[in-house]
Amino acid sequence: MTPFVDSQKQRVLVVDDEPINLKILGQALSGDYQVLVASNAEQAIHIATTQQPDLVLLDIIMQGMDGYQTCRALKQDPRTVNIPIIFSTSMDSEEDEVKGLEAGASDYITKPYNLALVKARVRNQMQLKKKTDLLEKLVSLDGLTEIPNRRDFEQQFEVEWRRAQRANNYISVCMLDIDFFKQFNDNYGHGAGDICLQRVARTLMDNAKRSGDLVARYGGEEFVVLLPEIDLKEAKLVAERLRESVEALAITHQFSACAGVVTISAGLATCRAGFGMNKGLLLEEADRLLYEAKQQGRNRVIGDTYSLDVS
Ligand SMILES: Nc1nc2c(ncn2[C@@H]2O[C@H](COP(=O)(O)OP(=O)(O)OP(=O)(O)O)[C@@H](O)[C@H]2O)c(=O)[nH]1
Repeated sequence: MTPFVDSQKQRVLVVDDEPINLKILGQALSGDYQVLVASNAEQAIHIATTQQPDLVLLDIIMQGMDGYQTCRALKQDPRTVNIPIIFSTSMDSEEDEVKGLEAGASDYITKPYNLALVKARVRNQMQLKKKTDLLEKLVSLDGLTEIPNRRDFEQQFEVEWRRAQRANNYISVCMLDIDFFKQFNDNYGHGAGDICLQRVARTLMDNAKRSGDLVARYGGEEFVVLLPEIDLKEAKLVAERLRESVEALAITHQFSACAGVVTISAGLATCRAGFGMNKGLLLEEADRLLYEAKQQGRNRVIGDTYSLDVS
């Protein structure tokens, strides 16, 4: 039988190397939350990274990596930095508490457990997490187009860049810019310009949907698309599909010198995110290639591989 999973329930990861503690906390919390368990630091980090719980209840004294080290590792990884951590420990001196809070924990509970207190502290952190998540979502979206904004792109770029570096994998950045958009605004009005931006944003989102792909409004009439795990050849196919999809919207633009409809130009830079590569330079390269696409007549994609000059 498939176990019933309430997707609305927030998730707490309980980390302890004593099975009895996992059992006590699991039983106390499973009525209100989905409970995940880990019996060592490595397991905890893996689950936190891949399953993104809303809270971690972390034991301090464990075999191998202890709770302080685990806490620091979670706080250093952009994928887990925003997950609150409550330390659970029998160490109850004030210095221990300070050390825990300094390592990045949000709160502290002591053993033996007072379960009413544990539940109350967990509830507080969960309520805060809900609010933080909502705010995070709001500040990550562009107000006009309702797609991710530049801030969100920068955060995701960091995450995907690190992932690509670990796997020595390809990653591509595509900068896109609407052609002759000033003329569009000047002739059809700013309101029509806004609607045009919304429609372009929507079609870009619809055409870059693989997991890990990210379309964001970079600013003004400029968009950026992040394409992890594919080489230049595949990335060019995606970029070309994006360009065609905008042209296919057939938004009349009589004042464009390159087509009778709204079009975009794109600069696509791809690299293997290995040793010595730099994500800022990859972005600059995409921007340079976008400039080249504009120079060469617009409504086109120019792509290249960014590599280290080792000569
Ligand atoms: N309607 C609307 N226009 C915007 C927005 N943000 C930027 N723009 C306009 O986008 C236009 C960008 O113009 P330019 O940078 O000169 O570029 P362009 O006319 O597209 O020319 P090329 O990029 O060289 O093809 C300006 O007129 C801005 O006012 C927005 O949120 N809404």
